[in-house]
Amino acid sequence: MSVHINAKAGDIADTVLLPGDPLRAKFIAENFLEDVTQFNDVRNMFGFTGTYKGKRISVMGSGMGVPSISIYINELMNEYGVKNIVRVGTCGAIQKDVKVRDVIIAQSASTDSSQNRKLFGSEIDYAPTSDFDLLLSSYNEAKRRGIDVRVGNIFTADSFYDAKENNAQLADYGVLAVEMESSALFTIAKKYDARALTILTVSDHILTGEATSSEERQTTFNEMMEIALDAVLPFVGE
Ligand SMILES: O=P(O)(O)O[C@H]1O[C@H](CO)[C@@H](O)[C@H]1O
Ligand SMILES: O=c1cc[nH]c(=O)[nH]1
Repeated sequence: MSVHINAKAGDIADTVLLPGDPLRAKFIAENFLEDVTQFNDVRNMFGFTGTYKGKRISVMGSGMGVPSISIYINELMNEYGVKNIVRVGTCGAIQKDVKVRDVIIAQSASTDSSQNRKLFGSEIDYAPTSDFDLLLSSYNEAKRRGIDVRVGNIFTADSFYDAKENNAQLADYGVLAVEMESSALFTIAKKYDARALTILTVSDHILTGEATSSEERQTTFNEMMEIALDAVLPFVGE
């Protein structure tokens, strides 16, 4: 047991899909995994382990924002030996040619979170970067399915509201979309010599105001989930 996860040693697979929403974790477990057992209910941050195409995979909610996901990544990697995490999240698009329901694979995550400035000191702008092998595997899975994914830099924002004024400049510099966790995921995974990737579905468009419903965010976006599950298979138990 760790502070925020009431699982026993061995209850969690070495490969974890990590959506922000614990009900999205439940949806993935119920719809994609077999022989599922629940390993966490602390704070209703549901976590499940099952099998996918015969390989043992876990799925758990991370909560919203850098502080919440950081707690879970640290405990999963440091106390349960997790070696691969793929965040399957939602984001707001800030490029005109990125559409609602498009899938984005994050290569890197810029951020306004102060977490890395506290870690490295204010003279250093560390570049949180996803794992290349997982990225390539996900990209190939998407292409195999005929899904026209976008790959690139995303922005991990500390604020959901009141932080829109930088979006135009971020878009000018090639940032595809805004979410709230990946800079922490990529940074902490490196500390534990583990693999991390983020795959996002565009839930809303910040320029046009088009948006999906909260139910759709909980229970659909299957393309992203299937890409993530198939992409992690070569790394399970490695
Ligand atoms: O849908 P999830 O994975 O939670 O991701 C996005 O949605 C939340 C904001 O609504 C933030 O956590 C953001 O990163
Ligand atoms: O973090 C997020 C997620 C979806 N849409 C946003 O604007 N921000």
